[in-house]
Amino acid sequence: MTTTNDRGGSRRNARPDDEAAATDTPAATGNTAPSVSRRRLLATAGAAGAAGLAVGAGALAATSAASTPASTPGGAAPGNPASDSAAGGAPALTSLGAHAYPFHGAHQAGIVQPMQARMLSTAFDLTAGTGRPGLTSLMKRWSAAAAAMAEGRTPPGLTDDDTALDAGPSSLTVTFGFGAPVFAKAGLAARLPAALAPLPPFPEDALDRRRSDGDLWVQVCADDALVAFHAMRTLQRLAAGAATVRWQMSGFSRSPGATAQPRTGRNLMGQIDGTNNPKPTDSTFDARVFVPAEPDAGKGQPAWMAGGSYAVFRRIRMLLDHWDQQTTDRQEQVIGRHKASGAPLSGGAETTPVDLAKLTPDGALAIPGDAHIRVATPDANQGAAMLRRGYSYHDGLRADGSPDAGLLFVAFQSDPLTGFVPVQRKLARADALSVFIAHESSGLYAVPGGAADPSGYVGQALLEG
Ligand SMILES: C=CC1=C(C)c2cc3[nH]c(cc4nc(cc5[nH]c(cc1n2)c(C)c5CCC(=O)O)C(CCC(=O)O)=C4C)c(C)c3C=C
Ligand SMILES: [Fe+2]
Repeated sequence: MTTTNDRGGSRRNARPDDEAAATDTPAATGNTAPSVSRRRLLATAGAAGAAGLAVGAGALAATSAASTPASTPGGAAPGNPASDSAAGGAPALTSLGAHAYPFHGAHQAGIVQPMQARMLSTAFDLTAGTGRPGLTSLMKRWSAAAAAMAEGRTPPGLTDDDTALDAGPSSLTVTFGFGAPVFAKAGLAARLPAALAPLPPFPEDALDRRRSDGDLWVQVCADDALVAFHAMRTLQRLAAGAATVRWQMSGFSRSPGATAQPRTGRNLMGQIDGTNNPKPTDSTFDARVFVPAEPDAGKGQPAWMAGGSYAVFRRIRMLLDHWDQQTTDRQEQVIGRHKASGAPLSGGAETTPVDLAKLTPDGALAIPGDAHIRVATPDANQGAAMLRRGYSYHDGLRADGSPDAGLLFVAFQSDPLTGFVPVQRKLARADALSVFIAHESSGLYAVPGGAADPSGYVGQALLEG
């Protein structure tokens, strides 16, 4: 049996039951290694942060633990483990293509993993007549396909379109969410979490409802554009008859290897973005990002959301022509950090803790009162925090010639009422950045915990509980 990417043919024949057992369990994400690919694994990522696996060709070689990704979303890109050359087998995948994140685990993939280079975000609406059985069947099909593609296997249930032929999993993650309207449509109104109450209107919102909301939300991320397209297109094809696309958006981030050292990414305003995200090593991380394994019914968290999270999605256009007219000094005052280094205006380097009390020699606040980081910080919002995992987008030019570009803002939190909502309320009122951006679409989705193993599927506790 060869062990390279099965889209080339040979791995199509691999049988799960002839795989050797492996016991390594990536701990930090709670995601477990899929048994089907175990003999193909070159290594498991052991340390804190997002655990990943390398799917390689031929020889099974251990990779350096130091090369495993450990950064948070928005943080530095992973140094994906390199795969070994196959002796006499198919050529090895490059390190980028070989890297895999397990689909199965306590939490869904695509939340704590370091951001990949590409993201496709799609909302679906159930077709008329698709009730709970149809939705259950769809979630089973989607979960099986996502699990297979995350291992670089051909998705079951349809004739593959071959758009990812020859490619490895390329750090593919697929994340599923449920929007509020799906609960009534699927006869699950009694299970609607309180946290899925509609987001309040915020001043200056200019939302296009056709590009907002949706019954289901699917986030596909990968380090290769074809792999991401293949995964999303496959899921779309598998939805035929059960759900149709409501809106779809495409985002990008820095490609692994583009910088000399792995670094926090930049957004299209040129700022280093993601520095002060919660880190998996923070003692408060899980409480901020995930619903506990035993949800607190008193806080409106249903049992089926154990290990889940809530995703807020906003398409935020950047008024780049206006932004580019500002001096660098003014741009730094707007954010509260130096543009080149990402260091706070209170001093130090990128990761130096922000000193909001620091004064300049002439007695002014070093970080202005309306600077974005001062207004958004948990310290100014009763601890409200979220894990930001946004991607840039660029959809050409608008009718007036200005760039249709900005941020596909994605934030995961254990409860939007103690995460996004209070922070955005304050930003909409007091953030110096507001005049340079426009919120154009919005969505809020319950992202259930992960499927523990291949016998389950995402949303099972909701749909069968
Ligand atoms: C409601 C939440 C937030 C929205 C919407 C938002 C939009 C937005 N942000 C940037 C650029 C940066 N944001 C930064 C920090 C930051 N942003 C938020 C929240 C929202 N941002 C938080 C909670 C924080 C962290 C604050 C802190 O504790 O220090 C930064 C600085 C670097 C960083 O820490 O990530 C930048 C840059 C843009 C361009 C934008 C909308 C287009
Ligand atoms: Fe921000």
